Parts: sequence; structure tokens; C-alpha cells
Amino acid sequence: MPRFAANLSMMFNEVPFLDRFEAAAKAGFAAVEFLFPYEYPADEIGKRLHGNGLTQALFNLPPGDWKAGERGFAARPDHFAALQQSLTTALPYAQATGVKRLHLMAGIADLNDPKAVAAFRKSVAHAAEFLAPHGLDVVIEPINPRNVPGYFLNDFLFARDLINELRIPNLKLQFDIYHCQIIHGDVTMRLREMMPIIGHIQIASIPSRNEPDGEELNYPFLFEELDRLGYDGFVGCEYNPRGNTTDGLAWFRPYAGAKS
Ligand SMILES: O=C(O)[C@@H](O)C(=O)CO
Ligand SMILES: [Mg+2]
Repeated sequence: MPRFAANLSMMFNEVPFLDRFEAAAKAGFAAVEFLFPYEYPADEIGKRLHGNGLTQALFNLPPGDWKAGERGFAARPDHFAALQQSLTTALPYAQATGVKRLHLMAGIADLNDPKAVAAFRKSVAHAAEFLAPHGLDVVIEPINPRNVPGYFLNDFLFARDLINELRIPNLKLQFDIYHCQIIHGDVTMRLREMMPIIGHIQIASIPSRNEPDGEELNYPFLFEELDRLGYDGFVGCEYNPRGNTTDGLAWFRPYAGAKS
């Protein structure tokens, strides 16, 4: 049975961020993820997480000025110092939560620009090397160009090839099913092929990015497929609830209370 993590950046927005840990635990989640914890002290995040008996599945390294449109530094030539600083900033949060993987965002850059590709390779290798002694994996996530126009990493095949070529043990793929379906389709075959390099999975309905209970994909089939493939990582619920978060959790009832 998949181990679902509530995404606290998108779910439980009925309450302030720090109260979403309790809301997720009460709804039956044993794990959580979120985009960024950096507005809050690391020890407060750790307290809310552990106080509610939750496991932290994932969060992102600092992306730069999000409101100004920055989406990470990894593929941006001349931003290596910012990338290094983002690793240092994230470390206390990783230690406070006990998370085992961090998402390294690529940034706005051109996948066809050799300088951006070289910067991305260097950043990915550096981040993995920096985080390895702390027991942390680095995950990279292809994102569809409708949601983030101009995002560098917009191709699952490029990400797969890079991971396979670099062969860094703690470098893995963040396979967001929502993005995969929009970019490429053929989700089940891609899950089967890429499973050996997958470090984290996320879900949402397509095209609306709501609860995974209808629209374009048959999620119950995909959840069974993850079991058949022996996936034992987390499945992040990275969706915008159609209404009240708890009212939209009928899809989750069969899985609520599963141990992390
Ligand atoms: O899919 C997404 O958008 C996220 O997983 C993310 O990390 C960046 O927005
Ligand atoms: Mg995602």
C-alpha cells in the first residue's frame, strides 16, 4: 500500500502553515511534505512534525526569490554561490525534521543552452556530494512548461539520462505523475522503466491538479502498479483541494493510518 504524504503547501490551507501538521495527522496521514519551511525556525518545524507523530517525506532547497519568479539556481550559470548557500540554509531544517531527501530545483534556463546544461550537471553533482555525509538524497523533478514556463528541467528523459550517466548513489528522480502525464503521457510504462532511479513520487488529477480521484488518469490502478513495482518510498499529495481539504479525502480513506 502506498505511503502517502500530505503536501502542506497545497493541502490544509484552511489553517495557518504551522497548524497544518496537526490537521494532516488528524486526517490520518503519517507523513508530510511541503515546498519550503524557511519562513519558520527549524526547531519549530521539527516540533510540529514530531509532536504530531509525523515523518517528513521531502522538502525543497531554497529557490531564490519565489515571488519574483525564481525557481532555483541549479541550471543558472553564474549562480553557483547561491546554490552553495541554499544547501547550507537547508541543512538545519533537514536535521530538525530528519528528512531523507531534498528537491533541488533547476531554475529558469534553457535546456538547449550548453552553459545551462553544464551548470546543472555541476550543481547536481555538488549538491549530492555535499548532502551525502548527512544521509540525504538529492532529487530532481521535471516540471511541465504550462505550470512553470521556461523551467529548465522539463523532460523526464533528460533527467533519466543524466542520473544514469552521473551514477551518483544519492541522486534520484522526483517523479511527479501530474507533470509526466502533461509532458509525455504513457505514465505506467515510464514508471516501470524509471523505477530504479525514483526517489520520490507526487500525484494530482490531470488536468486540474486536484484530488487524485478522477479526470484523466486511473489512480487506483497506478497505486496498485506502485505496489507491483515494489515502490516503498513516499507518494506526495501535491494537489489543490477542490474545496475543504478534509471533505476531499474520500479517495484517501482506504489508505489512512498506514505506517510510515
Ligand atoms: O511539482 C511541483 O510544482 C513541485 O513538486 C515543486 O517542487 C516545485 O514547484
Ligand atoms: Mg511536484
